[in-house]
Amino acid sequence: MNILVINSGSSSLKYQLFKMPEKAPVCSGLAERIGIEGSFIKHTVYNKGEKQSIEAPGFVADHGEALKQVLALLTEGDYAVIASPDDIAAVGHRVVHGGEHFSGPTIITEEVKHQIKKLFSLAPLHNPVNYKCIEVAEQTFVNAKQIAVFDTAFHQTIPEQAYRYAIPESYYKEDGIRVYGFHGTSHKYVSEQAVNWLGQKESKIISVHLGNGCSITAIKNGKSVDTSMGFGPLSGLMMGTRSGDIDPSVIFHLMEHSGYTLSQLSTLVNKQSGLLGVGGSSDMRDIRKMVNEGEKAAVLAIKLYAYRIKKFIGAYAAVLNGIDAIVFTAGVGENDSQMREAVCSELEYLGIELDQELNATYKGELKEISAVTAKVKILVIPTNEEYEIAHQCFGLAG
Ligand SMILES: Nc1ncnc2c1ncn2[C@@H]1O[C@H](COP(=O)(O)OP(=O)(O)O)[C@@H](O)[C@H]1O
Ligand SMILES: CC(=O)OP(=O)(O)O
Ligand SMILES: [Mg+2]
Repeated sequence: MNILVINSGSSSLKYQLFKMPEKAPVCSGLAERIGIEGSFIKHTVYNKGEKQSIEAPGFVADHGEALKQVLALLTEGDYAVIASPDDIAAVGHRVVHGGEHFSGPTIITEEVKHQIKKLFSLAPLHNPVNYKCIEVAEQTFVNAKQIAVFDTAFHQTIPEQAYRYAIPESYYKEDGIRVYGFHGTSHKYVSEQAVNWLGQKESKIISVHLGNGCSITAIKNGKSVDTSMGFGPLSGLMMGTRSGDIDPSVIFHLMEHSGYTLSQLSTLVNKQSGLLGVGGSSDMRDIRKMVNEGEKAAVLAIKLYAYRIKKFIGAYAAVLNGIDAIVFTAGVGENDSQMREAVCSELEYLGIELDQELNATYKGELKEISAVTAKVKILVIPTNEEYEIAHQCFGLAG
């Protein structure tokens, strides 16, 4: 049976086709830098242990267009992997916001789509795109089951003291205003690998997901107990275009004194802030180039970004009463050794110490990069949300 997984993030669309139950990848790929200059699609086909890739440059304006191009790559030309759309038994969709409705993989019905739509305003960079991908997949793979796996699901174990905001209870009871948390599929996947790697019965793990969206999660004995994103995927760490934590007084001030509308404010904190707002690009690779060229704004952006992560590590060390392992993952976490170094510097008090050489030369698979003298293991673990989604969908796909 073939399961196609579609993972649309805020700046990218990733996909993988798995042969199940073997969990063998048939092909994978990604469209990156969607909507900004330099976008491209990379498509890789796996054949008996061999990998063949093609890169198709060209402006990819939005996720709908990206998915249409991906579907053409799957079915047409030299790198096609299926003869007909009917060769796909199920399509697993990453859906970012599931609210309180969903705690596991869910067959997509009209009612489920309605719920996803109701959450558009809470995850404006994600749920509309996830919805669009569901519609394109429904039209293309008419006989396949469409299944949603929600970013929020893994965080359903967060205790009340961490998921409630300090506002009157009626806002929670009547309007569902609480912390939901995101990137759950990624935090689950990497923390399970870390638990296996540690090989101990009890574990205290901090998982640091640094992609275009960024979040950090405290995980005790395999369960999420706190996370930096909240009601929507906007709070906590500084991100590609999102501000992360900001005092709500700033919002009131801009409304009252500068006449900002709701939509202008949403655009400001969702699309014009973070690395883009402070440093001039949402993409960490661009920021690194600018730093090398001596651009002060880019240097500041990196400092703010690392500082926030460090603060949360301190907070979660307290929440967990100790740390066995810190895991770095996603685009920046896996690829930017300087960021890992900046985050881990001057944390010896907590037993956090990097091996500079292992950190600088890291590439590829799960690896420990902490110094031999460190109390806390520092791991880099490539996330694989697609694999986790396929695994979760399999039970419903038959
Ligand atoms: N080699 C690299 N060095 C630094 N940053 C990188 C590198 N490769 C990717 N990134 C960064 O990773 C981020 C995208 O991460 P990703 O997990 O793919 O995002 P998302 O899934 O949220 O769209 C971008 O900021 C990109 O610049
Ligand atoms: C929830 C979220 O921010 O996702 P991404 O990092 O893929 O944009
Ligand atoms: Mg992502």
